[in-house]
Amino acid sequence: MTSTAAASAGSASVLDLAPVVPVVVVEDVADAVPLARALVAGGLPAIEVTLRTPAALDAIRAIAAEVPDAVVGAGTVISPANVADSVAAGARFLVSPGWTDLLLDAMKESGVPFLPGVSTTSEVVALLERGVHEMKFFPAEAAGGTAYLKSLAGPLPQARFCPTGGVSPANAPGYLALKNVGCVGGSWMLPADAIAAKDWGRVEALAREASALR
Ligand SMILES: O=C(O)C(=O)C[C@H](O)[C@H](O)COP(=O)(O)O
Repeated sequence: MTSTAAASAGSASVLDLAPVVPVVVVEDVADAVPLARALVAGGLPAIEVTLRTPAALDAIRAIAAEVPDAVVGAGTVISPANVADSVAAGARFLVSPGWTDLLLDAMKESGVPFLPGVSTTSEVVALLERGVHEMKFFPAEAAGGTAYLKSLAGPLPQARFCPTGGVSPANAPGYLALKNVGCVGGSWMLPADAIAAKDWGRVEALAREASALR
């Protein structure tokens, strides 16, 4: 792992782990370790494994055990049970597409850094009210993109974001240039055909390009 990512993994900030956080959907647990190694080799050590597939928790467990240079987290965390399962599997951060009081309480109690998802101003204000200043902006492009986040920076400068959803190599630099953006999330470095072909060299090359975006 880069020593920066290793050092920050225990801190309260997910946004400062890496400029780009790959969002991974693992269908076959056998892909988890080679995929994570390719991302780390390409310079993307913070990896969000979404809880969208039955293989997800085993994938988190395998990456946590076998890829020490990765900082593996769980995505699509939408319930207290998801929080507990993710932390038990070794997730070092948690990301949700949206949040409720129940989910936020569980995330706060988990002991690991977390990013609750928001897409409206009121959700941002509600999180600030709960003492949470770092959040995922989802679905970033559909919810207003860079123009929306720029507009929030005036009235709500205390909020910092990880925009995710429709982020690409073309629009990522625009997000990363905003003062209220710490990192971006995205799946573009993990094309479905590359994963199906187990083409880890291609994943590594795409990760390397992504890690150079900032
Ligand atoms: O699964 C979740 O918890 C999500 O919130 C969705 C993901 O963050 C996006 O699906 C990634 O978006 P793309 O980069 O456009 O593929």
